[in-house]
Amino acid sequence: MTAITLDGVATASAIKGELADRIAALRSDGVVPGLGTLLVGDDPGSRSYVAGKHRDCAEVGIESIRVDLPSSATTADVKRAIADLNSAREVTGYIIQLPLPAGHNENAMLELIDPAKDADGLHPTNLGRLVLGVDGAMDSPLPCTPAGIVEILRRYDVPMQGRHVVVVGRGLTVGRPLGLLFTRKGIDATVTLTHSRTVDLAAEVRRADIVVAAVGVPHLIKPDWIKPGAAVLDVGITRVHDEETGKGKLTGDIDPAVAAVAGHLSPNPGGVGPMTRAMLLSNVVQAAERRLRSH
Ligand SMILES: Nc1nc2c(c(=O)[nH]1)N[C@@H](CN(C=O)c1ccc(C(=O)N[C@@H](CCC(=O)O)C(=O)O)cc1)CN2
Repeated sequence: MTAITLDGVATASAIKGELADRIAALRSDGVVPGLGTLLVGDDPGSRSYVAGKHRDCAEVGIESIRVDLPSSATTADVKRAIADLNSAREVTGYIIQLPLPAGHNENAMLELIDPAKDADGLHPTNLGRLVLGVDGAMDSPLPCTPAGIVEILRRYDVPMQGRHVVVVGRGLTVGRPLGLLFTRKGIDATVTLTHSRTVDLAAEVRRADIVVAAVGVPHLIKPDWIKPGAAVLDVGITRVHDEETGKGKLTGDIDPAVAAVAGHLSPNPGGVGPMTRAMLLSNVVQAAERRLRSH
């Protein structure tokens, strides 16, 4: 068996095409969607993700507003930048690129975002709506990577209802909200959320119909951990040295030999990453549509 590839590049491209009509409609109604990004420091990975977000915006007709602060920025500087983004009319949604440099309290900064402009779905109000499953929660932004994972599974007709999902990693942007999303009414999967203190990780993963690995440990998940036919999504990404080329290359959490056992497999790069970016665009459009409705 060779796994069917969950192609994030092609799926993200289809989503961008679908968003184009909604962006055109917004513009003709006088609302220009605008994504703000706040980047603190000079982490090369974060710089490259932020640059990618601005390229995506240009591609689909979303304005983008970039705020970059140096590594020396204080908490007061970051708070001021957040207050400015909250009040900037042209910013219909924005993100704080994570991780923030050491010394900054990420959760405290995320709490300062205007929930109506939270393009990442990481403000406590929006995460709380996901927890509560409140009426209208379908209209709240979802964290981009979890939303991208569920969306790519849906588009490839991978059944989720009643299926057992094992998520490896309990971080804020992926594992924790993904557990909530998979168990939401209408998706109805059963989730085991594993982490660094899980006793027998291989045994947990073997029970899964869907495996999501988001830990950043190269090739952690081995083929003999996978139930034949399971869907496997590779989120973790680590830059390693390639002996052959002498250059850096990106490596995921999934051993490539898993392709011989899995039913579906997301490549990395080219799988969940592009979906994360597409879901961010979708959240920005959704926030702009909410603004239009509220006027
Ligand atoms: N505020 C946020 N910070 C972070 C998030 C997030 O969702 N919100 N997630 C990650 C980083 N991230 C988006 O910010 C992100 C990571 C990877 C990709 C991506 O497209 N990856 C490519 C490979 C890119 C490369 O060549 O380096 C791929 O998988 O094909 C997009 C977004 C942490 N921070």
